[in-house]
Amino acid sequence: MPYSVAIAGASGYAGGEVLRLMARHPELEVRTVTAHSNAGAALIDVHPHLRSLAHLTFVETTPENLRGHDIVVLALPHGTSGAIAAELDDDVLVLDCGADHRLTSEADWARYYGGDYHGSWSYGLPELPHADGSRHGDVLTGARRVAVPGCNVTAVSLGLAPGIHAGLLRDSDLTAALAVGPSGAGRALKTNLLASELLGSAQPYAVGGVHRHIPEILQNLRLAGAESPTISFTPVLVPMARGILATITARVADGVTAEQLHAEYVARYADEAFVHVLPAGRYPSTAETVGANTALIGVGLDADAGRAVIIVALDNLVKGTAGAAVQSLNIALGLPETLGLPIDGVAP
Ligand SMILES: NC(=O)C1=CN([C@@H]2O[C@H](COP(=O)(O)OP(=O)(O)OC[C@H]3O[C@@H](n4cnc5c(N)ncnc54)[C@H](OP(=O)(O)O)[C@@H]3O)[C@@H](O)[C@H]2O)C=CC1
Ligand SMILES: CC(=O)N[C@@H](CCC(=O)OP(=O)(O)O)C(=O)O
Repeated sequence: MPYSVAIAGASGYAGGEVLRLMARHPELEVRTVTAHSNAGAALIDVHPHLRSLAHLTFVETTPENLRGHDIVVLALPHGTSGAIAAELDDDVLVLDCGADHRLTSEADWARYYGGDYHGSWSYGLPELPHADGSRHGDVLTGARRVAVPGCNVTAVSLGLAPGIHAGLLRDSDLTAALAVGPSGAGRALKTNLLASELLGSAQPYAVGGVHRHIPEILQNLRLAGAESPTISFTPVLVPMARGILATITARVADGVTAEQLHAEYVARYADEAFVHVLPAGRYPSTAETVGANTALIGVGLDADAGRAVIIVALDNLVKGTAGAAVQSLNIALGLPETLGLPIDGVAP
């Protein structure tokens, strides 16, 4: 018997991608999809690319509609999942793609989000190294509440954590500049971001240390062993439907060589199915990750500047959200971690 699944916010981009992955997952059966303005619509009218799920219709997002399933995925706007999650039974596996349960600090929540704080859940970034050498995925085994990371956070955390963990990178004075596709902002963005404004332009946003992913990145880097990390984080919206290309720099510790740095990243992720370090001198592009649950990492050293340059590419809707949710639920349920998850992307 497959596990039964309900997805809240299934009419959105994140929910739609969870649906796409789950449609091919051998142990899962999506029984209920909920929406807000799209409640009552046929799934196929909202997600015409999901032909195998054409039998489903969106219902209202209520605790009653979500109850009675083994797994509930919440893909709702920030601030709306906390109250709904509190209505679900403790033995149901609940995964929140939004931010409501990511931050362990209530002060950070108040500063960057505001509104009611609902506490933190097990965090869904399995490949993150912990300071004690363990793999973060261990905390997900048997979990019944999982907070799926922010997509930008996943890119930056995977790019910095190994070097910081190994003591090769200084943890202050970090920088991350990200080229990001507009699907990261959800479907709602289209009403105020017309193609005429997006195409042919690159637009910075949340400039000056105000992006809400900053505390989440720092939280992850502390788990990896950073003592007092600081990061300058700047996202730039670019005209590509999906994808994140994070260009990260960090001061290297005295005497660290390019070979040593690269070898550390290769060793750290050698056993990971979804995080791949490219050969020395090679750097990824977003197109190599579209549709796949992979993060690709290029590691280099700018010797004159004394800084590591680490470039991470991933698909914000797969490894950045839906893939991370499925990977985490596989671990939580004791299934093979890679089950139902694509490693290959689509091209061109
Ligand atoms: N897009 C991405 O790359 C990523 C998204 N996430 C997170 O996933 C969550 C969903 O994002 P995304 O799919 O992009 O957003 P979308 O705007 O595409 O989808 C939002 C979903 O929530 C529903 N919804 C809207 N308002 C309400 C409300 N007031 N109450 C209940 N449901 C509502 C919408 O229903 P309807 O369409 O019927 O109005 C829709 O199903 C967010 O928390 C987001 O931050 C996380 C990582 C990456
Ligand atoms: C283009 C764009 O706006 N991208 C979003 C990414 C959102 C994301 O990663 O998810 P959460 O909002 O759940 O954290 C942003 O930078 O805020």
